[in-house]
Amino acid sequence: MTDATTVAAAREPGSRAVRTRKLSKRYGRRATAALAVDGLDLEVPYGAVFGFLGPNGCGKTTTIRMLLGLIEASSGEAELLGVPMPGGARTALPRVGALVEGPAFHPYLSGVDNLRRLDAVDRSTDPATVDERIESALDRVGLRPAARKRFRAYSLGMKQRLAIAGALLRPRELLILDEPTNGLDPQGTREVRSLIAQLAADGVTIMLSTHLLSEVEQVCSHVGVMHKGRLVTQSPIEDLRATAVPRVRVETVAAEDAARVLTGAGLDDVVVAAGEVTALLGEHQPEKLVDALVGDGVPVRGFGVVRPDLEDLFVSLTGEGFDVSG
Ligand SMILES: Nc1ncnc2c1ncn2[C@@H]1O[C@H](COP(=O)(O)OP(=O)(O)OP(=O)(O)O)[C@@H](O)[C@H]1O
Repeated sequence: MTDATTVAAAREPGSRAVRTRKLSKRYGRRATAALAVDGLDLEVPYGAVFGFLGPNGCGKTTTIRMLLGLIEASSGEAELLGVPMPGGARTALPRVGALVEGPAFHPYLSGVDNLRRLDAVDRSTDPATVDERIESALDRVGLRPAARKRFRAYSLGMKQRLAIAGALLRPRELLILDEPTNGLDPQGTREVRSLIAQLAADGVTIMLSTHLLSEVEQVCSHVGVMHKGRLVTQSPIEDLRATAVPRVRVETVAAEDAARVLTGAGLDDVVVAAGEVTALLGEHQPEKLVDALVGDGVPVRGFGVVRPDLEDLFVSLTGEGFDVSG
C-alpha cells in the first residue's frame, strides 16, 4: 500500500537506493588529519530497512551529510536513487526525506503550524496543496488527534514523530534517519520504531543510523557496520546470522582429554581453555559426541551447542563491543 507520503520506487535490477564508491571525508586541510570516513562502498537495496550501525564518532553522520550534499566529500562518489550527488541534488532530494539533527520546531506553535512553517521554506513543494499534504503526513505518523496541540506539550515520541512528518510533507522513496530514537524514552522509542516498520511495509526504503544493535535487530532487514570511518561489513541480516556457525562447548576438568576425543571424532577448530573445550559442530550429532566423551571416561560437567549471536559477530569484526541497551 502507498499513500500520499511514501512511494515504492521503480527499481532497475541491481540498482540501489543508496550507493557510494570510495567515499571519503577528511575534515580540515591537513593531509595528516585522520579520515572521518574512509573509502566507503555502501549499497542500500531498494525496499531495505538498512541499519547503519556503529559507535558514536565512527563516521555515520558525516556519511549521511555527504549523501545529502550538506557537506562536500574529500573524494569518491555517491548516488541517491540512481542520481549522482551532489550534482543531481535537485532531482534526487525531493524524493528523499531526511532527519539529520531534527528540524527546529517552535515550542509555542501547534504541530500543524510547525509543519506549515517547515513547508513554507521548501521551495520544491506546492503551497496550494499544503493543507492536504500536512494532513496526510500527520495521519501517517499518527498525530492527527494532537495536530492542534502546542509542540511543547508533545511527548518525546510525539516530537520525533512530528519531525518524521516533516520529512513526509511530500511523497518519498527513501528516508534517511540519523539516530531517530536517540534521547527518546522507551515509549517514544517504541512509537518511532513502529512507525519505521509501517513506512517500510509501504515500500519506502529506509536508511537508519544507530549505535544500538538491538535497534537493528528489531527493525532492520540489512545492516552496514561502521568502525573508525570504515565499513567493515554490509549484508542482509539473515545472511549474517547464517554465517554464525554453531560450536559445541564441553565443560570438564579434563579439557585435554575432551579435546582429543572431539578431534578424534572429526571436529574442526578445537580450542582448549581453562575448564572447557569448544569446537565447530559441523554435521556432527551432539548426542553422539556426549556418548564418545563419556565412553572415553571424560568427566563431563556441562555440554551445550552455542550459536554466536549478532553481537558476537560484530565484536569479532570490529574488536569492540556494541551498546546493547534500548
Ligand atoms: N565538523 C567537523 N569538524 C571536524 N571533525 C568532525 C566534524 N564533524 C565530525 N567530526 C569528526 O569526524 C568523526 C566522525 O564523526 P561523525 O559525527 O560522523 O560520527 P557518528 O558516527 O555520526 O557519531 P555521532 O553519532 O556521535 O554523531 C569524529 O571523529 C568526529 O569528531
